[in-house]
Amino acid sequence: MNNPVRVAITGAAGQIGYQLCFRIAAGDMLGPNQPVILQLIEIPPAKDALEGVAMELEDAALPLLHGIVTTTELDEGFKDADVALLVGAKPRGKGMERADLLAENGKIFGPQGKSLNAVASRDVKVLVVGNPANTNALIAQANAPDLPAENFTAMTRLDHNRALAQLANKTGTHHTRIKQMTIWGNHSSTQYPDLHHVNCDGKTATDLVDRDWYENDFIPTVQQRGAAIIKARGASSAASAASSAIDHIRDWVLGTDGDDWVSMAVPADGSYGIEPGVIFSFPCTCEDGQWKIVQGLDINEFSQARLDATDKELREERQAVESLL
Ligand SMILES: NC(=O)c1ccc[n+]([C@@H]2O[C@H](COP(=O)([O-])OP(=O)(O)OC[C@H]3O[C@@H](n4cnc5c(N)ncnc54)[C@H](O)[C@@H]3O)[C@@H](O)[C@H]2O)c1
Ligand SMILES: O=C(O)C[C@H](O)C(=O)O
Repeated sequence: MNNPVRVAITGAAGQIGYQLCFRIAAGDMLGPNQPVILQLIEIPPAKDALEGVAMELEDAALPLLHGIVTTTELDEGFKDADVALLVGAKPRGKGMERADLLAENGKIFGPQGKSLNAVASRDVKVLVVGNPANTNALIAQANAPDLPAENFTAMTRLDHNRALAQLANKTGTHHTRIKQMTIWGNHSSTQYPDLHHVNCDGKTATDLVDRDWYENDFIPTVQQRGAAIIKARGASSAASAASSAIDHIRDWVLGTDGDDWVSMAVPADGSYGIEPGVIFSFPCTCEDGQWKIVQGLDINEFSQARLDATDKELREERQAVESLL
C-alpha cells in the first residue's frame, strides 16, 4: 500500500462535499490501492454538520480511509495537502448567473490561496469548484505566489461530461465511445462546447448531427444545463458535480486515456491566442501528474467568435476582482 494522500475539501458538509467525502474515501478518485486522509474544512455555522459527516465516515469503515481532520481553520485543513478541492461557496439560485456570486464568493478564495501558499504540499493540486469557479481559481492562485501557477485549476469537467451526454443521446452512441470533446473558456453560459474535433465511435461528430441542432440545441443546452438542474431540483447540481470533480483530479493524477483529452480550466499561456491573466478551459492531456494543453487544433471563424466571447467575459470578471488579486 502507498502512503496516504492528504485531500483537503472546503465546504465538506455541503451538498457536493457530502458526496465527495464518501466517493474519495471509497477510492473512486485515486484508485483502489491509495489510502487517503480527509482534511475537511467548514465555516463555524456548519461545524456540527461537519462533525456529523465525520461520524458517518467513521461508521462506513472504509478500508482506504486512514484519517479524518475536521476544522474551521484554513491552516489546519490545508496542512501538507496533496489535493485541495475548493468547493465551499454559495451556490446560485433561480434566475442568477454564476458571475452574480463573484462579490460574495470571491473574498473566500484570497485567504484560501494564502493558506495553501503557507502550509500545503508544494505539489498540491488545486481544483476550484465554488462559483464563479474560473475567477475564484485566479484569486486563489494570485494569493499563492510561492506555488506554481499551474497547480491551480477550475472545473469545467461537468460541462464536458454534459456535452458527452447530449451527443450520446442525440447519436445513440454510448458516452464512453465519444472522444476529444472540448469545453473552451468560462464555466458560465458563455462557455463554448466544441464538436469540431469530436470522434463519435470512429466518426466525425459534425458529420453525424446537423448544423441547426449543433448551434441552436446542443450549445445552449450544455451552456444552460446548470440552470436547468437548479430549476428542476430546486438546488444546484451536486452528485454530478462531485463526480466530475473526481474525474478531474483522477485524470490529472493518474493520466488521461490514450489519444483522448479532457477539458480543464487552467492558467492561460497564450495557446489559441488566449493571453495569460485568466483561468480558461482548454482541451488537456495529463501525464505524470502534469496537464498539458492540446496544441494545433483548427479553430474556424465560428469557433473563434465563441472563444473571443468567453475570453471577454473572463477578462471582465478579472477586472471586477482586481483588488483581490
Ligand atoms: N464548477 C462547477 O461545475 C460547479 C458545479 C456545481 C456547483 N458548483 C458550485 O459549488 C459551490 C458549492 O455548491 P454546494 O451545492 O455544495 O453548496 P452548499 O450550499 O450545499 O454547500 C456549500 C458549503 O460550503 C460551506 N462554506 C461556505 N463558505 C465557506 C468557506 N469560506 N470555507 C469553507 N466552507 C465554506 C457552507 O457552510 C456549505 O456547507 C457553489 O458555489 C456552486 O455554485 C460548481
Ligand atoms: O449552475 C450552477 O450554478 C451550478 C453549477 O455551476 C452547475 O453548472 O451545475
